[in-house]
Amino acid sequence: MTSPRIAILGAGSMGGAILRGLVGSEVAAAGITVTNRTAEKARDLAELDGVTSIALESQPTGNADAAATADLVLIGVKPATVPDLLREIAPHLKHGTIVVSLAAGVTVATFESILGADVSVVRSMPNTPAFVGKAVTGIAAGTAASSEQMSLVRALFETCGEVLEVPETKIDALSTISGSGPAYVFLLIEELTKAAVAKGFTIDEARRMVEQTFIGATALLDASDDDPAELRRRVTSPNGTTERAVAVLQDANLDQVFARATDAALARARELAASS
Ligand SMILES: NC(=O)C1=CN([C@@H]2O[C@H](COP(=O)(O)OP(=O)(O)OC[C@H]3O[C@@H](n4cnc5c(N)ncnc54)[C@H](OP(=O)(O)O)[C@@H]3O)[C@@H](O)[C@H]2O)C=CC1
Ligand SMILES: O=C(O)[C@@H]1CCC=N1
Repeated sequence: MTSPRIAILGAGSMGGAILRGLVGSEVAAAGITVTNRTAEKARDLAELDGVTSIALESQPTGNADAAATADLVLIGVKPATVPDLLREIAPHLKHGTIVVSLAAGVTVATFESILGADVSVVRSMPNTPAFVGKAVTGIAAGTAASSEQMSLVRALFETCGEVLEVPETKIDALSTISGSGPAYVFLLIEELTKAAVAKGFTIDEARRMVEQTFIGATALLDASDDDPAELRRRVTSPNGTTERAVAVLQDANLDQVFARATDAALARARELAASS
């Protein structure tokens, strides 16, 4: 199957970002139906090419309607509401439809216990740079997902960036790195911007300096064969100014801070799993 009919049930920050990658791609040539609760959100997505956008407030059966005709259904609602949505669509799924989770924490076992073990389930963990085709997405096969179905799911997420296939046991850990990772980067940008403002720059100047530095540094990394440590070394003149700043950052035990932060995210994923 090269062009499945795709449904994204819950196309908010994450589902909407994936939608932007999918629009116009070969994988989505048979069309995409998206659902959201509000008409306001549905209206914006309706303008995208090849997209049928349903607002549940005006079409309450929208999830079941979209699921009934889809070959591939992405579940893009918040983790706590995933079980209810699965119960809503389960009676309507066609034989052979693939159900792909975007949800943090919710396990394949939860999906299969509601949908039935014969339904092909794939757990994924994308990130919001999908919006600009620069995501990295982890995918993990459920019990019934065939290698052909995994190839299709891989092709779908490759419209949004890179894909890593991992066992389900690693998806929560992957989520703490790349799923949440864009938030860590934006936090660093926010904090460096505050430091620039404190040094007397206007907010506009500070934002230009900091944002272009992150964009430039990551573009350099992208274009380079060298690793980040080597690229850092080229900025850090021996006995120069950067060396002093980096020493302060390293004194803050960033390695431990990141270990603690990602451990906290992992613990939350386990809480979400236990409550779904
Ligand atoms: N944001 C991220 O960076 C990432 C998120 N995820 C996962 O993606 C999922 C969605 O998160 P996120 O996109 O951030 O959340 P959002 O709140 O931005 O998106 C959820 C969307 O679901 C819609 N919705 C709510 N209830 C229903 C329903 N019953 N049927 C159909 N649509 C519904 C909402 O519509 P409306 O606004 O109109 O109510 C909203 O647009 C979560 O499970 C999260 O774990 C995974 C990786 C990264
Ligand atoms: O914060 C969350 O729960 C989701 C999963 C990874 C990124 N956002």
